Amino acid sequence: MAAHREHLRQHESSTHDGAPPGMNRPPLLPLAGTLLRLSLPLIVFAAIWGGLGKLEQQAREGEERQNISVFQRTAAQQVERLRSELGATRIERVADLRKLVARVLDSRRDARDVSLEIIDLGGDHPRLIYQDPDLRPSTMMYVEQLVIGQQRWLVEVSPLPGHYLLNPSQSVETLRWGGPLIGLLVALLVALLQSRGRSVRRQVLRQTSALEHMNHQLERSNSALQAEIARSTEAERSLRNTTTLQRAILDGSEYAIVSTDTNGLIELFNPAAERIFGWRADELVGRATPLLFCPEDELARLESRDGPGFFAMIDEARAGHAAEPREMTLRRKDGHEFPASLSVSPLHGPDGAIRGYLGIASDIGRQKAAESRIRFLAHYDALTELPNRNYLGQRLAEAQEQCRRRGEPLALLFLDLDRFKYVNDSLGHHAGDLLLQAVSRRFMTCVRAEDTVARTGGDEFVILLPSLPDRNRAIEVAERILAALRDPFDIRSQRLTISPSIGIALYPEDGDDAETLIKHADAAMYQAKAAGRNAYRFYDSQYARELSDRLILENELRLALERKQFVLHYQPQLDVYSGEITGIEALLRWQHPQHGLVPPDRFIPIAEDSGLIVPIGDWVLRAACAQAHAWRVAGLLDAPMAVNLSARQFDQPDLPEQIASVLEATGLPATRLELELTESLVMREPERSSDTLSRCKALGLTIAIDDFGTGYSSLAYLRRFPIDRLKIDRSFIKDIVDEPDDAAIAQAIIAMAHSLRLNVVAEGVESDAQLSLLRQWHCGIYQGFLSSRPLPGEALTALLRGMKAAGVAELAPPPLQH
Ligand SMILES: Nc1nc2c(ncn2[C@@H]2O[C@@H]3COP(=O)(O)O[C@H]4[C@@H](O)[C@H](n5cnc6c(=O)[nH]c(N)nc65)O[C@@H]4COP(=O)(O)O[C@H]3[C@H]2O)c(=O)[nH]1
Repeated sequence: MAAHREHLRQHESSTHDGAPPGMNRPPLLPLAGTLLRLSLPLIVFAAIWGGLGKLEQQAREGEERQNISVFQRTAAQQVERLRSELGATRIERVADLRKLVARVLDSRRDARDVSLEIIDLGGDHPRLIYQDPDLRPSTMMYVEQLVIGQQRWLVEVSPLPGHYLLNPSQSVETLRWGGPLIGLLVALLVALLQSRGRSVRRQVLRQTSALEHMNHQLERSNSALQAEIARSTEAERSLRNTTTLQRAILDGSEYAIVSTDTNGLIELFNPAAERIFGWRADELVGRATPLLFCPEDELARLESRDGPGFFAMIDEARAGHAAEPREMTLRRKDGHEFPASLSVSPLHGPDGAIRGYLGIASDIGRQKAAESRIRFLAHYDALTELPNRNYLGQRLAEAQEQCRRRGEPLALLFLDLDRFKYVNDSLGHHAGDLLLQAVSRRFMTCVRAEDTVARTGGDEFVILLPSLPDRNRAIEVAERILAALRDPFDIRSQRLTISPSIGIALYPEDGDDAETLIKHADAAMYQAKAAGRNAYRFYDSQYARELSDRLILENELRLALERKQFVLHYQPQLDVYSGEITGIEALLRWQHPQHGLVPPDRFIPIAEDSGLIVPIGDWVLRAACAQAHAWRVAGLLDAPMAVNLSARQFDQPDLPEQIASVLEATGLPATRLELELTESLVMREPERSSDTLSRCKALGLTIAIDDFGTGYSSLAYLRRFPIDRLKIDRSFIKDIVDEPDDAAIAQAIIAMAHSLRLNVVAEGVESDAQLSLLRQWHCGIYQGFLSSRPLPGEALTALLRGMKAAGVAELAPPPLQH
């Protein structure tokens, strides 16, 4: 309000003197303002005064003119009377004349209001004949010439004093005084009106400003009102939403939600509660909890377990606190009891007082089952339900402790099912699983109650035999297990036979901690496998060391390829007669940083077992083809390059495509590549081998059967494969000179090969005598230390260059004479 008054004051002051509020007014401005305000009344005053003055003037002049005219008429009448009375008179003497005139004039003197003067103009000098004593000079004068008795008189008539005076009439007087008066009055009126106008304007301004202010306030309260309306609409909407949400939560909740009044009488029972407890809401509303849902003995149990227990939770809720959910047994309508999680919290009314309780319950039967399953799985294998590696560890630790105390040994049997992978691969994992379950059951029949059979991996089992009287007991169990698996299993209407390899480690002699014992039993198991499977072996530290060396080698082998530690050596194959090089065999070497050049026999079996042979073999193929191509391009040698293939390589379905891409990449023609495959390799799966070999042949490759003779396969049978040559294993060649049997075999092989139109290569020829025999038997090609050891690429390149330079085609020794 004060602000409004200030605003008004400023507004008024700015309206009065034109100066904006807050500015200092110059000192002349109030004066100018006053003058400005007075100017209109002054102008009005002056205008009225001036107007009425003019009117008065005109009236005065009118009256004057009227007086003059009356005076002149009166003067003319006097002159006329003189003329009429004296006109005919002859006057001789001036004195007489004066008398006459005096008589005429004096006789009516009282009746006249003018005075006369008569001047005789007849003489040389004008002569005053007559003059009224009360003649007074006046501005009003009537003069006429009068001829009397032939004398020319000038009659001058003047008004008598007090007559024809210019006294304004009453109305003129009124005008004279009325002008300023009226002007003043009107000016006052104007000033009054002005002041009134100003006051009205001020009033209007004040009212306008007040109205504006009110308007402003109205607007403000209007927008506040709008906001309030919006807020309340929003609140209403949100309330609606909340209500809908609450309804949706209640209806959609998977938890049973039950609300009661303070006496425990049910007010709300949601659909999940109906589902969980089997009651309908309309059956329960108004009935009392908790005995409806909670068996009495359960309440008693909770009481005894938790002290005030369940009721403590209710008490907590009563005290206004939401209680932690508790696990308890609840009862359905049909009497069935189930584990549940229940929480009770207070419901507060608008005044903050507790108006009831809210119970939220869920059936945790599944959760409990899952928990116990998890607990089970933490210790047991899901498939066989045997203890798992974890639990075995615990049992082993306990057993060790017990044995230590009693001074008894214990045995740990590590079992692996031989070729279990084939069952999985050929019959599928489900069959594999069924077999594992069946095997587990049979294992269980072989042990005592205090023994533990655990499954520690895919087809790996560990049997713990605590408190052994002696190691014979371990042997007994191992043999029992071997015997138990001897009978076939019926799995999905298939008869399957499976055998175990068993490694045995004894405590304390083979290790006094669980890890070592398991490791040594595992090593012994490998020994059993190496001994032909379906066997048991006790831990042998010597063997284990070798095994460990092998494992180390395998690990190093994994890195050898990327560390570029492989090299190829090349051994020429020669024509037995001419000594010319007819082919080259690429032989792999491992340039080991510590062990030096490692021969393939030491690492290729490991590479094959671990699958590393596939990338290694690919490298060999590329390197050999590239070398052969380089010799061809250099004009040093144009003979086929023979490369050994292992079973894993040969089993790759896209082997022909891989070879084709290597040939394309290196530029070597297919006719200059020979694949060497062992007899046993192609005989594993004859059909598949035949197919793969045909596809390789189709590329233009040469196929050789390596180590022929070691696999005892029929040559006639072998001929069904698309092969080009046979390589007689060096073990047959070795003694052909001294052993007639070996010689006979070698000779027979060569003869048969010839009959089947196959080339024959004799391997491992070390002496001239051997070569001589081979020539006799018409074996076309030989390979061996006699002509050359396998040489590094650079060495053979140098050799070939030397031969080329010397112009010789044959490699030593010089051809023998027949
Ligand atoms: N005592 C004696 N030995 C001779 C004589 N001439 C050659 N040898 C040896 O006989 C083996 C011939 O190779 P293999 O039968 O294919 O037998 C090869 C082959 O089966 C395998 N191998 C070599 N390189 C590779 C390869 O790159 N891949 C695959 N998968 N296996 C390979 O390793 C085996 C052994 O190869 P190496 O140790 O190089 O042994 C070579 C060679 O050095 C001789 O006059 N006397």
